[in-house]
Amino acid sequence: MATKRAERTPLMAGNWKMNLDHREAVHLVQKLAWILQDKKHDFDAVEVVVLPSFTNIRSVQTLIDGDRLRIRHGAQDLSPHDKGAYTGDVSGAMLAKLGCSYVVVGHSERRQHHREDDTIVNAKLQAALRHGIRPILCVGEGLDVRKEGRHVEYTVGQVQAALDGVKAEQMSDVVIAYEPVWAIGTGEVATPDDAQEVCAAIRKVVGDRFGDDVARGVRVLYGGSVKASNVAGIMAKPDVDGALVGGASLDPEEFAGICRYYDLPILPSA
Ligand SMILES: O=C(CO)COP(=O)(O)O
Repeated sequence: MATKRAERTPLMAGNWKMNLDHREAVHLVQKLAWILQDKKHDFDAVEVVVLPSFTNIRSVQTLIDGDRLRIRHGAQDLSPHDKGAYTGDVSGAMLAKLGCSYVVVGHSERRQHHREDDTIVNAKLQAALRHGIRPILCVGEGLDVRKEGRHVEYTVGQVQAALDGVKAEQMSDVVIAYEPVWAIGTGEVATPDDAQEVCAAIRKVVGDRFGDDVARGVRVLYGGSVKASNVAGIMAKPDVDGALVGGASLDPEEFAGICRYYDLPILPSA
């Protein structure tokens, strides 16, 4: 049924960005869990992750642990440092203590608004791995680069830089998300072929560096205006292993639909 590739479990991750207070966060997880349980969602077949703001992680963790929900949780960022005088930073150790399974690194909004470059993204990715949290490494080109036709080379370059110093045995913990900047929050979704082109190139560069076995196991997600109406077409592509979802993950019905993409029709326009 749900899984299309035995070697990679699809992953649907909801990046809530800077939305919701702690009570709204708890309500959203409760509703999402209720819908998925009602539909007998197989969490082993499609992994479901929510990524709240730092201030909401503890509340979400308490709910998930208390009700033994199969939904996993994570964070949207972490410090490259482990401890000490870094005012405002949140360490991987702190997130691990709160049961975070995943953490986003290198999101384009952090690259843009906080001037995070490849060096800092690499340091954050390494910090996540040190603390046993799976990094979701975000990469993707802006509209100018896409118009110049350099999107593959640009995105693959970001992957290579972010993975500097990472060992092959660590790669099973790394998730890579292709999020073209022009498709984020714009309603302008990449076509399934666009997503496949870059996700396949990302897998190839991982293979060139770490070997084909490692590349076969690495999950590559697509992100950018994913909705229940377009997810099935994107997931039908062989190198797309899931989605990193922004706006649509704030609506429990919509996000549950995305998690159950295999029930949805592939629309011709998607
Ligand atoms: O940035 C994203 C997820 O990290 C995508 O956001 P949207 O789904 O709102 O376009």
